[in-house]
Amino acid sequence: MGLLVDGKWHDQWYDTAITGGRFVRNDAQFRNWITPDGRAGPSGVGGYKAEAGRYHLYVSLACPWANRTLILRALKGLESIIGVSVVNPFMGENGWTFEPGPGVIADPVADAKYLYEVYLQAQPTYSGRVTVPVLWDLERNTIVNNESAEIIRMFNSAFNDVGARKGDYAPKELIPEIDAVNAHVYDTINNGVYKVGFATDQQVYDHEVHSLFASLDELETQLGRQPYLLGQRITEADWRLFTTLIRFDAVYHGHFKCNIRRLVDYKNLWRYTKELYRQPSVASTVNFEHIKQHYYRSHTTINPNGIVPAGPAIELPDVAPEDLP
Ligand SMILES: N[C@@H](CCC(=O)N[C@@H](CS)C(=O)NCC(=O)O)C(=O)O
Repeated sequence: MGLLVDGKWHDQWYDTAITGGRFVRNDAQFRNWITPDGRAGPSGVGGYKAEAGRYHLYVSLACPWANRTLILRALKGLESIIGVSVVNPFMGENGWTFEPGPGVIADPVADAKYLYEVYLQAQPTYSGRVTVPVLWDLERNTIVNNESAEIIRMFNSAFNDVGARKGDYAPKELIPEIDAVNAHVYDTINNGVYKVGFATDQQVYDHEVHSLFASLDELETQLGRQPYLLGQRITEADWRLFTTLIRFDAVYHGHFKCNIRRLVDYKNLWRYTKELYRQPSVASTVNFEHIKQHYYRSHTTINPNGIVPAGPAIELPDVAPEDLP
């Protein structure tokens, strides 16, 4: 695991010594938008028109942020419009790689060995972390965007005129409410589990783990009153919460020490997670083998011997075969 500095790869982890034991996530740097007519989106520059076959998505099946993009790609029926590559779940000294293995899909663009080569193709002097997801433009040979929150907004609506399936998970009138829920869920849950897991100071861990579970407790109560975060309909906010919840008992509870309660101990949150998992095509984006292999083997500061635990046995609903890839 490491990062690029002026285009050179350095094998180093997040330095929590300079942040008092706290994990601080860096902002993604490529922030352009695909739009129906190629006009610039809310950030970045224009020139990225929605076209079938023009864009390629790099993901890890282990990663909750990348999982969001796969879910929106599947819900909107974009599989034949946007291609995908899947990295190897093990992130070692060279970061994400395309080392062949079950579920890995090689890079068709540059036949890269390492994901950092994809970043260097876009920007030879790039400095920063090399993260998934990455949305690549095959026409301009560059990265459009590497921020999952923005990629899922594009997938939700940008391709509607070029063959996307119906469905709006971020309707205009609900955006202020969705954004407010997202901000809270991001801070306390999506990024919350990482702040707990990567804390290197007891007081920081204590603070973060209690704020994570206070937030889960709150949502448990809320989901006792309504089926989804915004009420009766499934929105983007639910998909963003789902990718953390589906990983909770498998990796965050054990590996990240988010262990005050398990997800299955929360009646409503567990019902909600299963309900979302059952939605068409969603189960095909969830790969517990990649999830467990990645977390337990890659974070050697937390699990030095890289032993992947056998459990837990998680009972998820059976999904119809036509919903699997
Ligand atoms: N803000 C980014 C975060 C993505 C992210 O941190 N991905 C992780 C995998 S779960 C990653 O690639 N980490 C590699 C690293 O930090 O070096 C997004 O949501 O797209």
